Amino acid sequence: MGPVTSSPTAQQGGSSRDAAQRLLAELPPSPAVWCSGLRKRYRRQTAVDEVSFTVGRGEVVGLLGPNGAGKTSVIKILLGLVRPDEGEVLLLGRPARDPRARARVGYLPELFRYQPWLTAAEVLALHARLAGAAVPAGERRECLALVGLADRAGDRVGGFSKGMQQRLGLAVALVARPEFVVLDEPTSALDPIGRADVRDLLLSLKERRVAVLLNSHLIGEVERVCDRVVILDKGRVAASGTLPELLGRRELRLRLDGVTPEAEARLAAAGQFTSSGDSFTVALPVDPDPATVPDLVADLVGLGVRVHAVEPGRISLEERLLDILRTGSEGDRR
Ligand SMILES: Nc1ncnc2c1ncn2[C@@H]1O[C@H](COP(=O)(O)OP(=O)(O)OP(=O)(O)O)[C@@H](O)[C@H]1O
Repeated sequence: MGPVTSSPTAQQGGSSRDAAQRLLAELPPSPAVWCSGLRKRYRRQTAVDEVSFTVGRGEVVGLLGPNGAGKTSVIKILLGLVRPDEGEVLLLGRPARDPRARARVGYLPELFRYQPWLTAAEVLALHARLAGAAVPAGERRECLALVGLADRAGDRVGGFSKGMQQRLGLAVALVARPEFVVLDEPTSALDPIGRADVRDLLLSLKERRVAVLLNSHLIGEVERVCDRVVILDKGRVAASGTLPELLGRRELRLRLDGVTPEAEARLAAAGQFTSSGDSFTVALPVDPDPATVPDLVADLVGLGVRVHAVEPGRISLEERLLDILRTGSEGDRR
C-alpha cells in the first residue's frame, strides 16, 4: 500500500470544517438563558404557564411577581432541577440538564442549609469542587471577603446567623466563577447594609459581564440594579421589558377644584385620568409634546377650574407592578 495522502475531498472537508469553526467562533455567545413555552402543573395547580424569556450575557434581569406567581418554579426549571411538562430551556447555549452548562451557573436558592459542622471556608471549598472548578484558596478567601465574611472563614456554619448564612450562600453562588448567577431572594435575611452590599455586588457582576437573574420582592432593589424585568402573575408572563419600556408612561398629578364635566373632558383629552377628591392623575404618553402640560393648565383655568398644584412625574416600578397585577394585563405587553 502506498503512503497515505489526504484526498482533495478530505482537504476540502478539513477546510470547510475550519471555516465552520471560524464562523462559530465569530458568532455572538448564546444568551445566558433562553426559554420558550415553559409549562408546569402540580396536580391541579398550574405553576408555570407558557413562559418564555431570555437573559442576555452581562444582563441583570429581575423576576417579579406576587407570592405563588411561579418565580421559584421557573428558576428550578431553568436550572434543570424541575422537569417542565412542556417547553424548552437553553442554559449558556446547552440543554439545562447538561452538567457542562450547570457547572458555569451559580445559584442561591430561596431556602438553603449548609452542613452546620463545616466552616465557611470548607463550604466554599466543597462547592468549588462540586462545580469542578480549580479555585485557589486565595480566591476563595476573596470570595468570602466580597460577602463580608472574611473574619468568619474558620467558624462553623452552625453558629451563623440567618443573614450570615445568606451571605455565605452568595459566596457559594459566586465561588466557581460562574457566567450566569441565579439569586432567589438574596437579601431576605439581610440588614440594610447587607442589602447595599448585595447591590454593589450585583453591579460588579454586571461590570464583569456575568448575567444575573434576580428574584426579589424588594422592588426598589430591582429598580436600582436590573436592566430588564419579567413580571409573572399566576404562572404567566404578565409583562416584561427594560425599565424605560415598563416605566415609560409619564404622569401628571394635579390638585384642582371647580372641575366641571367640560374640564373632565379636557383632562381626558390629555390622557386617561383617575381622581380621588381634589387629586387628579393624568397618564401622559411616553414622550409628551412639550406644550401638553401648559396647554392643559391654561385650558383648565379658561374653563373656570382653580389649579392648586401641578406635579409631573414618572411612576415607580412598584406602582407599575401593582398596576399590572391589579388590571391583570398590560397595554404594551411584550
Ligand atoms: N413541589 C410542589 N408541589 C406542589 N405545588 C407546588 C410545588 N412547587 C410549587 N408549587 C405550586 O406552584 C405555584 C407557584 O409556586 P412558586 O414557589 O413557584 O411561586 P413563587 O412565585 O416563587 O412564590 P413566592 O414569592 O411565595 O416564593 C404555587 O401555587 C405553589 O403552591
